[in-house]
Amino acid sequence: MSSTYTIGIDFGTDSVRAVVVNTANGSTAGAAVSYYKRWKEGKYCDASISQFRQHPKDYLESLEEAVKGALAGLSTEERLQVKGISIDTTGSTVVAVNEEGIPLSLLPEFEENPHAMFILWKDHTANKEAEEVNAAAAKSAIDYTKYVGGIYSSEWFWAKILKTYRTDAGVRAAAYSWMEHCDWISAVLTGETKPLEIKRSRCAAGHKAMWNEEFDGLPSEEFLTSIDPLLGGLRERLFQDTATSDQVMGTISAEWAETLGLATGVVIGVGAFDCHMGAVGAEISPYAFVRVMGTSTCDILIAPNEEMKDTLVKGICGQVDGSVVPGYLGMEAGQSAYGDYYAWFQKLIVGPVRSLLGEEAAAQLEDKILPYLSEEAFKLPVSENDVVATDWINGRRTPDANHTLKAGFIGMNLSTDAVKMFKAIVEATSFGSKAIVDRFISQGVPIKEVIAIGGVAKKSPFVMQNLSDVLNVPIKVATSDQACALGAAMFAAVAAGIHPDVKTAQEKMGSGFDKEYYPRPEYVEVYQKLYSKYQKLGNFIETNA
Ligand SMILES: Nc1ncnc2c1ncn2[C@@H]1O[C@H](COP(=O)(O)OP(=O)(O)O)[C@@H](O)[C@H]1O
Ligand SMILES: O=C(CO)[C@H](O)[C@H](O)COP(=O)(O)O
Repeated sequence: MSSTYTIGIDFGTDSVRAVVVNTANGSTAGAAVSYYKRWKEGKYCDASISQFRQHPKDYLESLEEAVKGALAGLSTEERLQVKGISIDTTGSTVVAVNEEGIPLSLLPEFEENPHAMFILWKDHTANKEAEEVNAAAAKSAIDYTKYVGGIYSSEWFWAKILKTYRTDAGVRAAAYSWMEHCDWISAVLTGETKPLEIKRSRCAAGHKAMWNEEFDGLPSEEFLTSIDPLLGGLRERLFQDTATSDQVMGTISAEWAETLGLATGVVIGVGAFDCHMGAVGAEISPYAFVRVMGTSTCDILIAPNEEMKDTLVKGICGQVDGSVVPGYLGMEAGQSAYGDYYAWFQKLIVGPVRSLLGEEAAAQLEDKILPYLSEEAFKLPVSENDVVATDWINGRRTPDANHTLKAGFIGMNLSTDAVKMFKAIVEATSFGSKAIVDRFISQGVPIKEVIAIGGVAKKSPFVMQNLSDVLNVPIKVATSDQACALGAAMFAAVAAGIHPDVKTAQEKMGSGFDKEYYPRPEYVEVYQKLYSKYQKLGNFIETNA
């Protein structure tokens, strides 16, 4: 019998990655990456006001390029054995669409309007609106925030919609509905994008839009208009039900089948967020804590629903039945900047070089600077008098979302150089991780093991060793370089009926673990002291800055 394949597609912050996976044994038949062109040029973004927008054309062009690249090495016969495609994306990354489900920025009149584009997860322009959602929730008879950690975030659905409605009357008038990236791009491949026709991701709706069966779906019209009457009428143009990612969104449209060189009849699965599919790719099991360590971190944990019945974990990004693995409660937490904090420091150093010495010198430095800083910082001794920083360079996602918080450093003197600063930045990201782990444990959710995936987990032994020292637990790193895309391929195999459930797909297609970091006992005590300084600095910033 010939092999069958599925394609997993992972839309990250900067690029999309596609992998073609053999469904019998998980081996990779092809893989490719495509970087978003307009995003790379810095278009439609303004970091000074935390505005980060992505054009749907970037997604469409990169989708085609990455999938074609991943399929390039397959024969015609092998291509015809591709049976399913599933997609994960970042989120909450939302866009205003017309009645046909076309993002407004794909229409000529809104083509260059950032408010008509996808509002990326890390866009924090809606801080005020998030506060208003929280204020309305505090007054409401039903606490709609109870399954999203008790605090609504500016990274999420309703806050972003309200901010857009207040900012741009033209977009408001033309917006029939709104979609998450993972719903829209999966729908695009089926050729049916009408907002009221498509299936919506349980993962996206539950973690970001306060959808829950207990509320009969989305928050009530009364609640939404209590935040602002501008939200009136939108609820009925969104969705009532949601679907888990083992379900089928549709089959590939004839047009996309031809473009990609695939057979008609390829099943398109229901989409989800990157970290949720990534956790499946990393072979998550109950109470394993999977950290997706890239631009940001997303931490995912699943538990049997019946064991978590009365537990509400405060200050995380939600707990949703079936958001990761159908039949289990999926919990999410994370840090808004992880690798992005390192990238910020890289830019700080490379920026003047670019201005003074030109692009070539800057590009050389850019390639070398993070490995150099990591190598040198690894050699430094650790003392309780070292520089301490917070990890809130893009606000705090968890525990207890607050995107108005900033990063801060203490303990510098004239001997503080770039390497020492970098060490403090890496330690800050580890301390932020510890705060999350401690929160889960203190709220009654045990953690049986820690698994890491993502660019940082694969590229930086320094960061990973530091995290293990600070958390004082071993950390396993998954073998796959593309665990999120692999997880998506596993979901595609379930949606296409090749494997009966997620667990079987994990057993057949999982790639295992290739590295484990162990805490070094000699660092545990000093990191406890430094962590306590981190907490004091954090309290100071939170109450004074
Ligand atoms: N050598 C390195 N050490 C630490 N971080 C790194 C290194 N190289 C790249 N990174 C970080 O990895 C992040 C990208 O992670 P990746 O998982 O590839 O992408 P995404 O978050 O878009 O899915 C960037 O923020 C970058 O700063
Ligand atoms: O918050 C998210 C999911 O809930 C984002 O998708 C995520 O943080 C962005 O992922 P990455 O850092 O891998 O680009």
